[in-house]
Amino acid sequence: MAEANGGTPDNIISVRDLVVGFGDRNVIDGFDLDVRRGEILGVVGPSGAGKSVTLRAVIGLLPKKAGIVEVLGVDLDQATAKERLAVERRWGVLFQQGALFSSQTVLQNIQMPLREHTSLSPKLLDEIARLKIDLVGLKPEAADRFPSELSGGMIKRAALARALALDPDIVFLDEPTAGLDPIGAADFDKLIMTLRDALGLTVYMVTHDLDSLTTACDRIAALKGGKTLAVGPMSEMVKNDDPWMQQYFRGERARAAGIGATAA
Ligand SMILES: Nc1ncnc2c1ncn2[C@@H]1O[C@H](COP(=O)(O)OP(=O)(O)OP(=O)(O)O)[C@@H](O)[C@H]1O
Repeated sequence: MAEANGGTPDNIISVRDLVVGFGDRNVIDGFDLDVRRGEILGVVGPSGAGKSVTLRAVIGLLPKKAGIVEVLGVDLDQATAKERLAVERRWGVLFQQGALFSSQTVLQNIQMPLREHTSLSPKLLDEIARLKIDLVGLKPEAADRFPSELSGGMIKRAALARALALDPDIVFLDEPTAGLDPIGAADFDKLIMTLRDALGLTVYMVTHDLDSLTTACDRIAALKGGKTLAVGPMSEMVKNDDPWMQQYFRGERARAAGIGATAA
């Protein structure tokens, strides 16, 4: 039986020849990616290129037409239901807009994955959820609030707390700083970096945010035309001569984010 603690020492996620589509149209067509243990990887690409589709296919929320996805050394298509569940317990996901359940408090939202995957006592569920609330920098009183009573930044933090409920090895973040003001976004980036350092997390982050890419990400994967266009640190991205890459990493917004300096 495959054990969900493997992968090569370096690669915690490995994707090969991924094909994902809807009807006759393939959005992703031959996508390859290795995510290294402990890194913060930013996934970028033109709007509609399939960044969210790829993330959803990697975590099994969308079916693949072809390809292999290995997480923690387990090929998720070959795994038994029990093995799959063991891997799923070791990742957390923060969806776009947070995707909190509106009829539940922050505390209840965070407890949901714990209820689903464990049989902890109500007292322990409460203690763990309150610890996560503290971990993401929310005040204790946020526990009893409903999502509609939270600011955008608080929603992201609450959703991150839920993603961290099961002490995952990997967190998938889909545009975590979208909709936050620059200070809120910078604080969120700092939080992600702190958590990576403190908890040894691996972070797979879909983002458009050039500041996040510069400050938080160790490497960047660019997706275009359904394939991996480039993977590497920012210093390599800025040198890529693809027109979209040039425009994205060397355009006005990139210069405003201080990226031009890296291009020299
Ligand atoms: N459930 C679906 N059914 C049909 N088409 C879909 C579905 N989900 C996504 N698509 C299409 O797949 C393509 C890629 O979508 P996706 O959301 O992954 O793009 P993205 O790169 O994340 O874009 P953005 O940066 O704008 O968020 C789009 O053309 C989208 O319309």
